[in-house]
Order: sequence, then structure tokens, then C-alpha cells
Amino acid sequence: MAAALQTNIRPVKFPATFRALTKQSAAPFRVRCAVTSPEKKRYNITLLPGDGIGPEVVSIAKNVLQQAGSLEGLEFSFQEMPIGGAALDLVGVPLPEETISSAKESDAVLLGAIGGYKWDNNEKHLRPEKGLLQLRAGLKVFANLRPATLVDASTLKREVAEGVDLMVVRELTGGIYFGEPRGIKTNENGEEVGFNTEVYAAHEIDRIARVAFETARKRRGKLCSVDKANVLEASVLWRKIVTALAAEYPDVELTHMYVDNAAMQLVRDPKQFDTIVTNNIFGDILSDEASMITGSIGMLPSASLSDSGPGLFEPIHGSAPDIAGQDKANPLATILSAAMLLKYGLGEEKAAKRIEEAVLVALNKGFRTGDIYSAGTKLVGCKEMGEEVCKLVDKMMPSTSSIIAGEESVVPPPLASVSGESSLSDMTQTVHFSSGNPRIGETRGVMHLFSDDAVSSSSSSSSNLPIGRNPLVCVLGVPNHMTYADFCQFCGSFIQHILEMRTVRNDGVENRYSILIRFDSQESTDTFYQHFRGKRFNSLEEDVCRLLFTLDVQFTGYSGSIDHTQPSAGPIEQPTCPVCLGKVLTSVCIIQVSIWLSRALESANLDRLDQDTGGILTTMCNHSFHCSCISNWPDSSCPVCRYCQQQPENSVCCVCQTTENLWMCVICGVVGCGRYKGGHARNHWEETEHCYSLELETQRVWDYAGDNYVHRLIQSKTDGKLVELNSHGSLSKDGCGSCEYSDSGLTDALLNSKVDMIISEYNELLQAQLENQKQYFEKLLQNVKEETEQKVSEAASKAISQRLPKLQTKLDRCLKEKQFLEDLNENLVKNKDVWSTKITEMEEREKKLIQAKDEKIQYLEEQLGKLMAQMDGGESEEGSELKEVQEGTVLPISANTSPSGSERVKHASKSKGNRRKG
Ligand SMILES: NC(=O)C1=CN([C@@H]2O[C@H](COP(=O)(O)OP(=O)(O)OC[C@H]3O[C@@H](n4cnc5c(N)ncnc54)[C@H](O)[C@@H]3O)[C@@H](O)[C@H]2O)C=CC1
Ligand SMILES: CC(C)CC(=O)C(=O)O
Repeated sequence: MAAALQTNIRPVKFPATFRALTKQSAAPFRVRCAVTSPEKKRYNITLLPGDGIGPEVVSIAKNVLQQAGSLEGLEFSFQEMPIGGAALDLVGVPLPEETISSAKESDAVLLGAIGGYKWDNNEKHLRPEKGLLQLRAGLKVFANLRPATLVDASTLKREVAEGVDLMVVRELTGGIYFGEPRGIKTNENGEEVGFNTEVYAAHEIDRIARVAFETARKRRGKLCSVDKANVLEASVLWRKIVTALAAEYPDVELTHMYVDNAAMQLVRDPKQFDTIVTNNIFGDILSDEASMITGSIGMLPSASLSDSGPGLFEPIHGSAPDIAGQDKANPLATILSAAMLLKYGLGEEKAAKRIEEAVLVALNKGFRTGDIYSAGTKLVGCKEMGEEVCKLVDKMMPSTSSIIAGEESVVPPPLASVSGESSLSDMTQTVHFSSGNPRIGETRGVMHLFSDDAVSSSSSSSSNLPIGRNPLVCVLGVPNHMTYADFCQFCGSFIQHILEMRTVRNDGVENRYSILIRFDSQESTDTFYQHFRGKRFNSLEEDVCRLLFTLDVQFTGYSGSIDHTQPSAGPIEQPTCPVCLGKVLTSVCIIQVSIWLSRALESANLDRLDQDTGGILTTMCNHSFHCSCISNWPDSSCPVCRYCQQQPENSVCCVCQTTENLWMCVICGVVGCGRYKGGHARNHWEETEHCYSLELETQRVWDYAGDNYVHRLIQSKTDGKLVELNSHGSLSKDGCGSCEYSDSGLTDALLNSKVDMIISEYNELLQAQLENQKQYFEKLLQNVKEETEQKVSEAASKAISQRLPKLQTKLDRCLKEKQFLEDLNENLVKNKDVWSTKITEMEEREKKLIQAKDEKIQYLEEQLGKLMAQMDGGESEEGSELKEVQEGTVLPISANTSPSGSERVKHASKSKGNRRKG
């Protein structure tokens, strides 16, 4: 390092925030060395992986750093040192001397995280956390910048979280984390007391407040100072000094908020905040809370800076011991911390930008670790996320916008230069489409859409959306089951800004359609884009709105019998909306408009029409409606021709299954065959009074009641214009009717007035018929309801009457059984008493017998004792008696064997000599 210093010393560019931080800041910034060789600039970076997930995320961030650096001509020399639990295990202290020395001597320090269960019960000075606090104090990094900008993983409501871009400026080396006195002692009552001190000197508040004002000035000019001045003296001083400093920053709007309110406001309306300045402990808590506005604590980086010396860069999360070693950690917070290291620590903005943008693109490509995963995205582990970012770092050409600090939003370079190697064609995708009823004719075209990558490489701010976009977007892959009305509803209040929507089929896509949407202004297009991109169509399904800016739409041909290969460029004739009879643009207009748009967007004529008519939706079959009208149409068919994107490939007669000569009831959709097949379509009319039927082959509607076709206008096969049928249709050979058309040269004016007249007649007719049908069906429903109720009640009474006797018998049987059991029970209870008495008597008898026996035994034992005494030669009177007994002249026996009897019966017995012999 010393040798290198002599070669070339380059002062590292500090963020402007750190210039002239304090009025009294006489100490010059430390000039740190970045050695410049002709090819590479070299930096020394101390890596402190720490504990838990720390080593996993730091090793990934190191790779990303190296990758971004090498592309920008930077070379890093990494020195990995222990801290926290790892250091405790290795050398017995949480911050070894070598570690702090290495950190101080390096150009920047990248830390993972410290702490874990293993050391949780260590004494305070031997806890991993102590190591981190010592490091922060040792490096004097008093200003901790913790930005929070949105990614699409917030658990808050989208409208609450969307657009959040705030920066927490946390004081890091003072306050209660370091204040003295602190400790746990025993008080006079012998009780343990824990205590800490929240202490701030005026200069500490002043320097952090300056950082905050500078930061806010470069952002949106709003600073909120968070304290607890209603309770804490340290906060009273804090507020006083911050307020005084505001005079030096008249361009910054300063507000104050109590911390408890701030905690609530952060989740209620986070967008109200731009820059927050607060003390050590409040900043720790509020920035963790802010992280969840963005989706996960695994997303938020931080930079801790001093007014001289190397900065410390670390994710805001801890060591996450619950997921450590499982490849589950989100490495993005550490990767973004590495970007902050480049930007704030080394002044290498380009390399930083590469990393920030690579992270954005990875997220936009759908890569998600478990903590930010949602359905429809790609779940990856820590390593894979790191590898993806590394790959993308390679592709990124830095723009000047920032996702980290959100400051200096600058319009990105033209698309072609967003990526070093990319051209416009790399940034767009070509999609072929068609529309129209295939039975009649198909319009074909091609659209060029800005690919996801073109947008991903920018932030969500509208100034970073692709250059060259216009107020035209395409929603790709809308599921077929979404009706036109559903889609209009999905667009919500944006529908007011929609001029036109056109539904198209994408080649090779069966179950989905796409919608081209033209808006009234670029602003509403961008807002729509930001609001709806990736949004689920509904909460029950996974399908999301794949929304792409549309560069242009080109009309390539028409495959029907009418030659429409070139749309006319003249003003567009306005037919009426078939629903409300108001004027709408023709069905090909969106394609024409798109082409005009891409040329110049100068169509004053169109604007006038649009203002008059509101948004227009053109269905897949090229019929146009006001959005407000089609919003009331309940199914996915066209209200005019009933063409439905979802229709079955081969319709069949619902009775005889024939596929020929089919007619579909326009009232209920039943398909039946014509009279020269089974005549089932007509039968249907007779049964239901549904008198209109659509001939599937020709799309003409037959009126059974009037016995002719409804249409008096048909489309000319030669020029596509509407022409009148010659009077009433006559019966055709196919069985229902036919008509000839005269390819007349009616003037447009005449035609238009007739069209209007016929449509109004048609609508009246239809309305009358629908009313009839409504009544008919209501009656039918009522009948069915009554019949059903009748049947249900009959069935119920029948079932009851059938089951009743059986149930009665069963009940009788059960009652008898119950009676029997009760009798049995009663007898048993009586017997129980008798038996109890007997048992008691027996027990008493038994007791007496035992007593008598015991007395007899006792008496015999006494006698035996006396006998034994006499045998041993006793001289007493009893002794002589005993002697007699011994000699066999007297036998001591009670007359009634009673133990109390004193009579003794003398018996002759065997002599003593005899007994001895015996
Ligand atoms: N700067 C640091 O080194 C910090 C260290 N700690 C220490 O970390 C240890 C654990 O503390 P906790 O309160 O649990 O906070 P934590 O931040 O480690 O974990 C909180 C929750 O967030 C999850 N999480 C954190 N980072 C994640 C990531 N990158 N990807 C996915 N999920 C992630 C964790 O799995 C856990 O469920 C303690 O010993 C604590 O003292 C805590 C905060 C800061
Ligand atoms: C682990 C502590 C020392 C610090 C902390 O929680 C933080 O700064 O996020």
C-alpha cells in the first residue's frame, strides 16, 4: 500500500453530502489511495463475512463486485477478516486488533452480518454485536444511509407501497447504543436494575443533521426529523439543533415527527416520506420497518460513512441464523451494499450503476429468493440469484439513473445504448397477429413491442421508461375466459383515458388473446403501464397482465375475399356502436391510428372523433363498441355476430350431431340443423319461441316469425361496403332462406341513413323480442320453480309416509326394550339390598368365629406357656398344678372350649415318660 501510494494517489470522490459537513469541520477529508496503473485502478477492500448468512452473501457480493469492477477497469485486493462470533471462536474477542487495523487501512469495508444463538448468552463484552459496535465506533462511521425503494414484493397494498422512495439517515455512533452509564446493578432493595443512557452532544446531532439536509436537498427536498421530544431530553436537544440548522437549507422542507407516529405513518402512507433523519436506535428500528415496505429485509443495503476514513457497507439485516447455510438467503441487500461501496466509498459510479441495474433486471426477469417470492416468479437460491446478477452485470451499460438513492433521476440514454452491445432490435420483439372471424376473413399484422429487458434495465420511475415509446401498449396473453367486459373492468378508472382497444389473436397462441390499447396521452399510458404491469387479472388466478410498450403496429394483409391489404389513409367513416347507436371509429382504426401514431401522431381528425365518442373497443371479429357499452355485455361473444374466440372448433347439432347446415339460436346459443337435415333448429324455435337463428356458415340471422332473414344489409363481397338485400329474403335451397344482393352503387349518404334506420329497427325488434323472451323465460323459470317445489314437497311426504310405520315399529320396539331394561334395573336394585344384608350378616358371623378362634388360640398359648414353665421346675402353686399336668395326672381343658372358661377338667393321660418317648 505504501509503495502504491508513491505511484499515484487519487482522492476518492465523496458524495457531495460529505463535503463541508460541519461548519467547524476543519479536519480535511482523508485522502484515500486508489492506485492508478495505466490499465487498472486498484482498491483494497476488507471483507468481514461474520456469522450466519454473512459468509454466503458476502462471497456472492464479492464476485459481483469483482465482475463489475473488472468491466470498469478496477482491480480489487480483498482481505478477509474475522468479526463477531467467528472471531470469538477464533481468537476469543469479537473484534480482533488485526480486523480493525485492516478495516482502517482499507479503502472500504464490506460486512455481512454478525451474531447467532451460539453466543447469545455470552457476557456483554464477549457478544458478537459488541464487535460490530466497536467497528462502527472505530471507523467513526456516524452517518448510516439506508435507502428503501420499491420492488414488487411488498406485503402492503400495492397502492400504498408503489412508488416508495425514501432514505433513512441514521446516526450510528452515538445515542443509547454507546451512552454511559450503562449496565446492570443491584439497587438498595436488592433488586437487579438494567440501565442505558440516551446521550447526544450537540455536535453529534449537528453533523448527522447536515448529512440529512444535504441528502434531502439532492432528493425531493423533504426532510422529516424523527424523535421523542415529548418525553426525552436528548430528543428535545435533537429537535432544537435540527430546527436551527434548517435556516441553512431554505430549499429543504423540514418537518418533525414523534417516533411512535413515524412507525405508524411508515406503513400507513410511506410515500409521504422522502428523507428521514433520526437517532441510532430509532433509525435501527424504522429502517427495518421500511425494509418491509419494499418486500424484504433481504433487499436493503446500507452505507455507513464518516467524515474521513473508509466507509462500512453492510446489508441492514442480521445473520439470519434460522436460514444460515441453506442457500436461502437473499444476497441482494449485500450486493446493493457493494454497489453503495462503489458509489459512496470509492466514487466509482459506473461500476455501481452496473450492479444496481443488474439487480433490477434480475428482479424484472422474475428471479426471486424465498423471502420475496410470489406466484409466477422464479424461485432461486442465494447462489443462483448471485450468478444471475453476475451474468447481468456483464451485460449492463450503466445509465445515470439510480435505484438506490433515488436522486438525480435523469432520462436514460436512447434504447440502442442501454446495453453496450444491444441494438434497437435487441430491445424489441416482433409479434404477429390476426383478427377477424376466420370464417369470413382475417386481418393480419405485426407489432413491434419493447421487450421486458428494455424496461427492466431502468427503474420504475417514468423518466426511465423506453425512449421511443408512444401512447400505445399491448397486453399479451389475456386468458380467453376474460370477457371484453371483464377487461374493461380490469382497466378500472383508466378506461377514461383509453381511446381505443383492439383485440387480436397472436399466432400460435390458442387460449389467449391480446389487446392493443391506445391512450389519450403519454402520461396516462405510463401510469397505466406502471400500475398494471404484472398485476393479476383477478385474485383467484395466477395470470398476470403482461404489458409491453408498443413501438408500432403494421397491417400486413387480409385473407378474406375483400381486398384490405392497405388501409385507407383518409378520414375514417364512423359507423354506430351497435349497442347504443352512438358513433364509433371503424374496426380497422387502431391499426391505422397506430401507423399514424408512429409517423407523427398528428391526427386532429381522430382527436375530435375520440372526444365525441369516448373509448372504443374492437372485438376479435372486427366489430366496434363503446367501452362503456360492451362493459355491459355479459359473455365473451360479440354482441353483433356472436363470434367468440372460445367457440368450439366444430359445432354440431345438439340433437342429431350433424356438422352440416347448422343454425345457432341467437337467444340461448343452442345449435341445431336446418330443415333439409333434421330441422332441429326450427324445432327449437317451436319449443322455445326463440325466433332468431344464426346460420353458422354465412353468419346471417333468420327470423322464423317473419319467415325471412333479419338482415337487409350485407357486406359486399367485392368492395366490403354494406349493401341492401333486394327486398325480403326468399327460401333457399338450404332450407331456411336465401337472398340475392344487388351490388348497387348506392351513395354513401343514402347507405348511412339506411344503415341507421335499419339498426334502429333491428334494435327495437331485438328489444321487443328480448322482452318477450325475458317474460317467457321468467315464466318458464317460475314454472320450473313451482314444479320443483311441488315435487320436493310430494317427495318429502311420500318418503315420510313410507318411513313412518317402520319408524313407529322401531320406536315401539325401543320403548319395550327400555321398559324391560328399567324392570331389570329395578329388580337388580332390590336384589342388591337383600344381598347387601346377607353379606353383612355373613361378615359378622365370620368376625365372631374369627374372634372365638383367636381367643382359643390365645388361651392355648397361655396354657402352653404355663406348661412349659412347670416343666422347667417351677415351685409355685401353679407350678404344682403344672407339675400334675406334666406328670399326666391333670389335663387343663375348658368345658366349652371357651377362652374365658376357668374350669379345668382333669384327665388321665400318658405319663411324662411316655410323652417323652412319643
Ligand atoms: N448488522 C448486523 O450484523 C445485525 C446483526 N443482527 C444479529 O443477527 C442475529 C439474528 O437477528 P434477528 O433479529 O433474527 O434479525 P435478522 O435480520 O438476522 O433476521 C430476521 C428475519 O429476517 C430474515 N432474513 C434476514 N436477512 C435475510 C436475507 N438476506 N434473506 C432472507 N431472509 C432474511 C431471517 O431469516 C429472519 O427470519 C442476532 O444475533 C442479531 O444480534 C441483527 C441485526 C443486525
Ligand atoms: C446488531 C447490532 C449491533 C446492530 C443492529 O441491530 C443494526 O445496526 O442493525
